[in-house]
Amino acid sequence: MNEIIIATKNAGKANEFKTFFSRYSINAISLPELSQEIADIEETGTTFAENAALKAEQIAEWLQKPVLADDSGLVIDALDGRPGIFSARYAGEPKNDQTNIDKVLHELDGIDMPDRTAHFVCVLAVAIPGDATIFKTGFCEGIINTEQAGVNGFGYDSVFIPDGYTQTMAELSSDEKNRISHRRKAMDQLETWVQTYAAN
Ligand SMILES: O=c1[nH]c(=O)c2ncn([C@@H]3O[C@H](COP(=O)(O)OP(=O)(O)OP(=O)(O)O)[C@@H](O)[C@H]3O)c2[nH]1
Ligand SMILES: [Mg+2]
Repeated sequence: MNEIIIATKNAGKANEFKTFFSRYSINAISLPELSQEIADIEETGTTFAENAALKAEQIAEWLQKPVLADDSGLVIDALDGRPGIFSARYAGEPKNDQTNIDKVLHELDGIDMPDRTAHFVCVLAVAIPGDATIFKTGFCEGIINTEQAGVNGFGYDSVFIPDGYTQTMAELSSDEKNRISHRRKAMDQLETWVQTYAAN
């Protein structure tokens, strides 16, 4: 079976990529599954694209193989776009989904539902040794609930209600999330490249 390395240590992301790539019969392998230890890449960029490129290009260079990286996050309008590129570590180190959610809910305290609009962003970078890096972007629009609900997914899923739904992302099945998510939208943009990769 064809393989692709996913430059992530986030198990939630890795599981979603495994599902996406399985329909092309490609085995998506995340960093903790590799036999060699891969050091953390410092995400020093100022945009999702810069951080995705840092992760993909550094690891493609080390492994001399095509590598896909995902840099993603939650952009909340009432918070001037925060947590944005700092979503994973919004409440500080070590990164923790629950303390991040607590901080966001606290900052949105007193803000009514119509003004709690937000979107997830996913930028994918595919780095191929010797080639130009490819970038694809996906979005998922929604609103930040006043309380947590649901146990599926990861990150901020338990407070994010996608447009057109009454439940949070964490109350949806993984199949449903994978139909509408920012990550899915970015993967759709990558379809032509993935088909070519799968055929080789
Ligand atoms: O509720 C969510 N549903 C999602 O679908 C989602 N996608 C991203 N996020 C948030 O954004 C951070 C990414 O930061 P990030 O791209 O640096 O990834 P990360 O540090 O978790 O792992 P890595 O891929 O860098 O190893 C994550 O930790 C989450 O807080 C999500 N939250
Ligand atoms: Mg990260």
